[in-house]
Amino acid sequence: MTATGIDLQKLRKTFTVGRSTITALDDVDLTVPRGSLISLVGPSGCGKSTILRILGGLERASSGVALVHGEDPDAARRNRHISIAFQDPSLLPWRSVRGNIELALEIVGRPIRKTEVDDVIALVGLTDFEKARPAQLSGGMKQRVAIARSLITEPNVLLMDEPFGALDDLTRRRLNLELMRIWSERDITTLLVTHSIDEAVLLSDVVAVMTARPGRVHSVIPIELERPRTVAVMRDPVFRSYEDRISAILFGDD
Ligand SMILES: Nc1ncnc2c1ncn2[C@@H]1O[C@H](COP(=O)(O)OP(=O)(O)OP(=O)(O)O)[C@@H](O)[C@H]1O
Repeated sequence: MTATGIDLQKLRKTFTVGRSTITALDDVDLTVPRGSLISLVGPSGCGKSTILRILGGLERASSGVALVHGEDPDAARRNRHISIAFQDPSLLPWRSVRGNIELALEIVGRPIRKTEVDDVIALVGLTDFEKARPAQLSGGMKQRVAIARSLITEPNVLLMDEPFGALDDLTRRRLNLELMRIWSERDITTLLVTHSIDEAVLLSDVVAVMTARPGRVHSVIPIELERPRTVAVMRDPVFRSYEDRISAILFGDD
């Protein structure tokens, strides 16, 4: 049996705002094997980021179980087994590409091994820019630095919240392909929150489609398209049928 990468059982999360209680997640079950790439799609406010934040140890579930590689998210965060990348790459402007990546090691007090940093810089395709400052980089390059910074600590699990949301379509698609290559080389369990149905289908082993009020997983759809995938797969009728199926759930024709 394949070991579990992400495991959510009867997950519930409520927030109290003034006198009212918001049920952000109710009865969420989701299990994916280690090394999978899973995307969460769903309408705004359905609880995608809340799931990511619970898995990242940034928020606690009100009840239920959340495990990453069999570990409680709090412990996984303390043990640096999780990395999180957000839409805003949040780079330090006065540090170089290399300096920003090394920061992740400095924060956790790990020794900086030059070859490991070199490897991760090469992995994200920034070898010629390692001395550049963030102001000298494009949006896509900044996001590559953020991904490299997430990978340098060698996490088991990478959590990404709309990492390409602020990029133009072409750059986004390029980084989609890059992410698939990086993911296949590093074999990290990856959870991606995205608003883009085609991005989810292109990248994922599994797409979890959520619905709102309260946030629930409506369907878990395995994407059985061969890997490695290129943008050409997006013209495949099977690809289109996955998109149609997900749209039908999200737009209520299902
Ligand atoms: N800290 C908080 N305090 C109160 N309510 C919150 C908090 N965080 C999230 N919520 C509520 O929980 C629900 C789910 O929010 P969440 O950000 O997880 O949704 P989402 O699916 O990621 O949305 P989007 O796609 O717009 O980013 C929303 O109703 C939101 O208002």
